[in-house]
Amino acid sequence: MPSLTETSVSPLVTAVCALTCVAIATSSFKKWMRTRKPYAFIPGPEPSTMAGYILDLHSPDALDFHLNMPEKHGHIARLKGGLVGSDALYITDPVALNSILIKQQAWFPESTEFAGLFGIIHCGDGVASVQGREHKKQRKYIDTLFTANRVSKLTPMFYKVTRQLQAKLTAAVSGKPPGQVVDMLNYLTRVALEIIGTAGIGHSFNSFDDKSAAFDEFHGAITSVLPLASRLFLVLPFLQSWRKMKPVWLRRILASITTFPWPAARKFKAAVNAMHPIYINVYNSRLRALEEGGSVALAEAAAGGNDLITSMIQANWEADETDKMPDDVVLANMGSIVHGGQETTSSSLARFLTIVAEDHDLQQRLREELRAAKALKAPGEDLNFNELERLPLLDAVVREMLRVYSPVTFVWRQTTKDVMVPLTYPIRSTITGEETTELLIKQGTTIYLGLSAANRSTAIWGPDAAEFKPERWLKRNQAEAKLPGAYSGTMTFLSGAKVCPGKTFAILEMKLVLSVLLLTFSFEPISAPIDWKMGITLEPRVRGREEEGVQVPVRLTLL
Ligand code: HEM
Repeated sequence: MPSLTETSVSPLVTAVCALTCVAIATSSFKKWMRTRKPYAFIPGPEPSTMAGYILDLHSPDALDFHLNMPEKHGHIARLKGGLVGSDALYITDPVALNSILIKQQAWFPESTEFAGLFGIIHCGDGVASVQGREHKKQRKYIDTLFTANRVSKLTPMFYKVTRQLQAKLTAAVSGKPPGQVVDMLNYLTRVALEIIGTAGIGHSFNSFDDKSAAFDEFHGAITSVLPLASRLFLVLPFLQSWRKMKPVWLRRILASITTFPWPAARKFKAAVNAMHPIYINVYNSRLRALEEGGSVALAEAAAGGNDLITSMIQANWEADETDKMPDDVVLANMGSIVHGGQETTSSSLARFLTIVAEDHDLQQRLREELRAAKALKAPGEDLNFNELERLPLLDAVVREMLRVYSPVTFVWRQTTKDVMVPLTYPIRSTITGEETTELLIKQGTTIYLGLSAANRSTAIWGPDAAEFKPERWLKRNQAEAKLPGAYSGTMTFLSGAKVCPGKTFAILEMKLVLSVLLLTFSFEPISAPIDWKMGITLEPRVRGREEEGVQVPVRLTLL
């Protein structure tokens, strides 16, 4: 009897079967590639490793990669996912941004892991970690805190803190030769935390006391928590899903098991634990005041009742049961506000000083504008909110600085269904050469919205887009917004439902601090350049002295 192997298949049948299998496999692979790579026709950068775009996008040296994206690859660029990852999109197209952030924003939420991270950091779901209806409900409270009228009432508090900065810097340079080198980032970090502390949540960190443990601990925690989280991306989805697990003792055990062997996780947990008790103490003290003495006692409890959170607690206390935010949500929103108002503002202020230090003429013109405005006031009287708002050159410089040097480089979103998005700039297919003026963004696609890159696109802003030219704002008609951003048609503060609520607060803070500093000191640059590297916000380091860490040294002379 012939053996089974000898009789089962002839060589011809084997070959046909093999060819059929190859054809099926190729077709399935192509189909898989098509669904995994639906954007193969869109131009985009070649990834530098087989891991795809991730490293190119997030490396400390990635700033040029972002800024050059529209110039090199167009306003919609394909980010290749590499061997195993899926493709993503990098978007700077004005009409597409408008669609994603405003018109069709319901289908473009933040990824649950990213939004959930803020829930973990703030020990509850505040505005930064919720979407849709819940987000809208919370933003109603938050937005009323940040109206121009409300923020203008914080001006005296801002001045009080800024005077402390002025005194501290004066003491640091007086009696010494002109041009003392001072790390301005250190001082501006203190001013930003103290302003958001006192005006935001009615709490002082004693930020100008060199020995303030409260400042060191809180500042260390708030600046390290996001960089630490970026090293935990593997466990974040688990942390997110355990966050609301009951019973609480089981959740605690799981958290301890996960964090114990991992230093970054332990430090992350310690940072969260350093911040949260501050919010709880402030919150409880305001609630006690309300319970014991109503609004009058509350107003006396913190900074004359003017700080933002005290107002939010009062509004929440008075709200209908159905509208009330639970305690953990109020606490998480305290965290969101303090977090949002910290590094973005201090790094912008530091950047501003490097610009005026390099440009003596601009520095002098700004000083003259401020002196002229002060000359109209009674001696010793400060410029108020509206007066600071109306200084044309200061306003133009702040706008241009926030356009060219947006502290937030990009934000990312994920589509929850297939969405057709219209475009300003057509995409030319790399396969057929045909142009398309709309794009189907498939469900589950990760999209990066390039805020800094859109702010510097030459197609949008003209050939001098990358140059710092405040005059463009002096000539410009405010009505001709170039991008759908909430701040003079720039993307710096985003737009739509997730637009930065602290915009007016941040701009007042910047103008006010700069006005006091410019009237007290003159600024000159140090000889070495300062490089701003990608981090959670941008991180400045002196070239050749990178190991000294983030700093912005500037030469100061008392006027
Ligand atoms: C130059 C200063 C600032 C810049 C450039 C800036 C920029 C931004 C951007 C781009 C977002 C959107 C983030 C996203 O959706 O992923 C945002 C959100 C936010 N910002 Fe700001 N911000 C600044 C200052 C402030 C200040 C001073 C505060 C508070 C006093 C603040 C509070 C917030 C909050 C609470 C959110 C979350 C809003 C939400 O999710 O609904 N920001 N900011």
